[in-house]
Amino acid sequence: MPANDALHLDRLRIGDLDAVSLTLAPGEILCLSGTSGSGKSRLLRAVADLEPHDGEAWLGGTAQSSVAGHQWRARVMLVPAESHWWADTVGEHLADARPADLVALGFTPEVLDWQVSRLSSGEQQRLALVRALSREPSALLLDEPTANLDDATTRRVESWLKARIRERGWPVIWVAHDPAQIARVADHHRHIVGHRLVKEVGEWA
Ligand SMILES: Nc1ncnc2c1ncn2[C@@H]1O[C@H](COP(=O)(O)OP(=O)(O)OP(=O)(O)O)[C@@H](O)[C@H]1O
Repeated sequence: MPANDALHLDRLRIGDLDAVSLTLAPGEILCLSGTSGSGKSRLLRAVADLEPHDGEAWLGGTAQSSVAGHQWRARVMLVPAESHWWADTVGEHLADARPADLVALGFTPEVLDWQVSRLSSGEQQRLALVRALSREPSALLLDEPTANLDDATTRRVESWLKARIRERGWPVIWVAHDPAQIARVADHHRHIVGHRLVKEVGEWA
């Protein structure tokens, strides 16, 4: 695993959630679950510095507040539940994608010639993950990365993500609903209960 930085949240506060403090070591996956509207996506957006919030986030020795938002997000990369596409073809968004990553997620390299307009929601989701990882971030924030996928494809994406996370040493916050998925991928699990992130202890913890 390459030398990498830990992600540390220091009394981060947004919306109705109590202040959140936690540290993720390089290569560690924290799964975050909670009912709809409990604040999972907003917390990720605060960590990505996309919404005003209190408290601080650190990547290694770099404080979120010490760098411009776009510079922070280039390192602490958010993959939202709904991906955004701005050019006509897939290839225009994935210039740096590794062919092996495309193949791992079930595509052939010809996918780069496809029009974005033809992509299914599951194809968009998988390609948005490849795009994010191709930008060589330092940490990942994944908002329900398998929400649009069938079981077999979900397993495929999980395996690929986990392998790449371990290989690159990214600290990761992964919003997930499925307890079976959480058991498969999480090093740590926090569940939102009321206004708090509660530690869930399972066989993976
Ligand atoms: N910019 C905003 N200002 C005020 N409230 C907001 C803002 N964005 C979202 N909310 C509210 O904050 C709450 C948490 O939203 P969030 O999107 O984080 O939920 P979530 O836990 O990710 O839910 P889901 O599982 O349905 O995606 C919701 O009640 C939402 O309506």
